[in-house]
Amino acid sequence: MALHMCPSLTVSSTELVYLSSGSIQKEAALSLKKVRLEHLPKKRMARLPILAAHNTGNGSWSSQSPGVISDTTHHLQGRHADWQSSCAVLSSQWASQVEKESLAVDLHADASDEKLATTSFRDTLRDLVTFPKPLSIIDFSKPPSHGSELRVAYQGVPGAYSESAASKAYPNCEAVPCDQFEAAFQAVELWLADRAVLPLENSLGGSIHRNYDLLLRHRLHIVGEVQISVHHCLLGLPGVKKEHLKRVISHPQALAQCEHTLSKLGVAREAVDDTAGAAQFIAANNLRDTGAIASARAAELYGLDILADGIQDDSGNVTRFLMLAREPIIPRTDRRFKTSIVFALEEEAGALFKALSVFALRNINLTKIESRPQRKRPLRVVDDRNHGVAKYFEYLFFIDFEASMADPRAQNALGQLQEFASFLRVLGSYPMDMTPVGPSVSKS
Ligand SMILES: O=C(O)C(=O)C[C@]1(C(=O)O)C=C[C@@H](O)C=C1
Repeated sequence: MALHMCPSLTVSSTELVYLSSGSIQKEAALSLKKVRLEHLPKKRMARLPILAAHNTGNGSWSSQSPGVISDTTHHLQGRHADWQSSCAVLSSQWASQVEKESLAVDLHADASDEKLATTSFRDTLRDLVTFPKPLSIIDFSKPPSHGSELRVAYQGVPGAYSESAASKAYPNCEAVPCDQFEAAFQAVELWLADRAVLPLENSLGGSIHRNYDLLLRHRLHIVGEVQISVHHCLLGLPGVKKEHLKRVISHPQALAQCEHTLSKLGVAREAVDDTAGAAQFIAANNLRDTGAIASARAAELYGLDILADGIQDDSGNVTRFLMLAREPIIPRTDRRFKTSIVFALEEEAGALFKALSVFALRNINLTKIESRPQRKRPLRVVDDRNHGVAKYFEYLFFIDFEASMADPRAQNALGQLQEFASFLRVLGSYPMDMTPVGPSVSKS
């Protein structure tokens, strides 16, 4: 199932809101309804906070307040995904709370109606909920799972390059397609996925600015990077010749990476959300005058012919993807690490020179610098009595440098930068992708 940005939904808080998208929890909640919560003593109802997710009224969700299940109907301002995530976060608390409830009943139950109601509650849950198995020494001796069992969000549909990047980053993972970059960020934040793998820059097209902006707006940590060579094909319906095409659709980056081929073809270009999505669209709508720029895998998945192979402007076409997680990894010095930061500076002559010198002075190599406008402070107006009013656009600087945060040189450099930066955030310190990325080759 692809993750989509969903419209708001309305749920009555007199209903039990089930705690996870999983069917076990849903059934548990539904059968609890049969237990009739209003028959539970008030004391016990207050101890079921996790059975209802509360809308705080400002669009956010509270799991803190006790589960008083009132009669009023709440309009859940959050999106479906917000709701699901509140549920997912709470479901683990739920399991342990239920275990405690059961024990409390065994030890202290006295009133017979209370015992009856709570016992059936406990039995229902015992039947329906499987509690996590305690870790044993065998679990610790298992080799690392290399991504298996991880849910990894990526933007696009199956056959997208981002899906290949997710598989390279986390072999055997369950790749979760998302309709937009932002949905992939949210999927991880809301515990619907464990990681996200998103493109940040391409050797031909340059930076993917949207993801720089989203990195700042969201609170995920960069835990790794992967680079893949991108080998584009021109796809069309079976029997179609490339001379018959009137337009070519694809992801804007892919269109940009095939500029020469498209100019030679003299076709109209149209941007869509992702390369594989373009192939899927042509197949689904039987468009004989439209071609897609996508991978050979997309051709296979959506039953299209490869009309031209390797159509990117340069055979060494590489895209760098970031691996994102809710928690940072512990930086190390026993292998090559990269650190990504973002900072803002006060307007003054030589400010950026000074900022960059903190790395140069410690012999730290910078691998990328990108500036993005500060959306919240687009313009600064300075009243200079001599020369009237000066207007400055405010920028943020994203920098990647080749050092681990565990390296004292990096710590000292950032310590010095912090002295004059008006804002500084470390986005992540992570192992560099050292696997060779050769020129992209034909897979057909
Ligand atoms: O559309 C896809 O297939 C993607 O994975 C997106 C994307 C990108 O955003 O740059 C990834 C790699 C290629 O550079 C082209 C497109």
